[in-house]
Amino acid sequence: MLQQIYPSVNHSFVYELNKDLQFAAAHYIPSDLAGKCSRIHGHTYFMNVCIVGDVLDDTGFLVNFSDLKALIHDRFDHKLINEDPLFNEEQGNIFPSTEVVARTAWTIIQDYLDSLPNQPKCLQIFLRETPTSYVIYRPRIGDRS
Ligand SMILES: Nc1nc2c(c(=O)[nH]1)N=C([C@H](O)[C@H](O)COP(=O)(O)OP(=O)(O)OP(=O)(O)O)CN2
Ligand SMILES: [Zn+2]
Repeated sequence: MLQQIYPSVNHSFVYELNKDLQFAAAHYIPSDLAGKCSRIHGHTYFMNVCIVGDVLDDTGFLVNFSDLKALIHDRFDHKLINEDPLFNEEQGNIFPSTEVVARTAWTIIQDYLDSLPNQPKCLQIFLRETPTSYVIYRPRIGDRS
């Protein structure tokens, strides 16, 4: 699944960086409506992070690939995603569905990018949960300036 070509995003930035990540994690959707997914089960998640910008840093990086891996892989690999404080059991909008994990990954990454002087932007998170299921999260223009 790594080295797959992902749906591209139109933009006019000079640089586009893509980082593939994978992590093994367990989750459950705490709702009777989720059927079998309401029980704890595991996936090997595959994620592609798409980042753009016009300015490189002093090392010639838009953002260090290894920093992206640290933000996502180190946080979720071999974890029960539901136990992460960014998710909870009260609101469906923050249950760890593929959609919400993708959106949350975008928030984690964009918060980090906002701290960098060259101000890169994360345009898209592609998150595959199973061989037959994936989600793309693309923030609306203006979600973060
Ligand atoms: N919109 C969503 N639907 C479902 C999600 C989700 O995150 N968003 N999650 C699940 C389950 O957690 C499950 O991990 C994935 O379900 P599914 O794709 O149905 O998995 P299968 O292996 O059974 O799929 P097959 O195509 O039959 O192999 C469910 N729904
Ligand atoms: Zn699942």
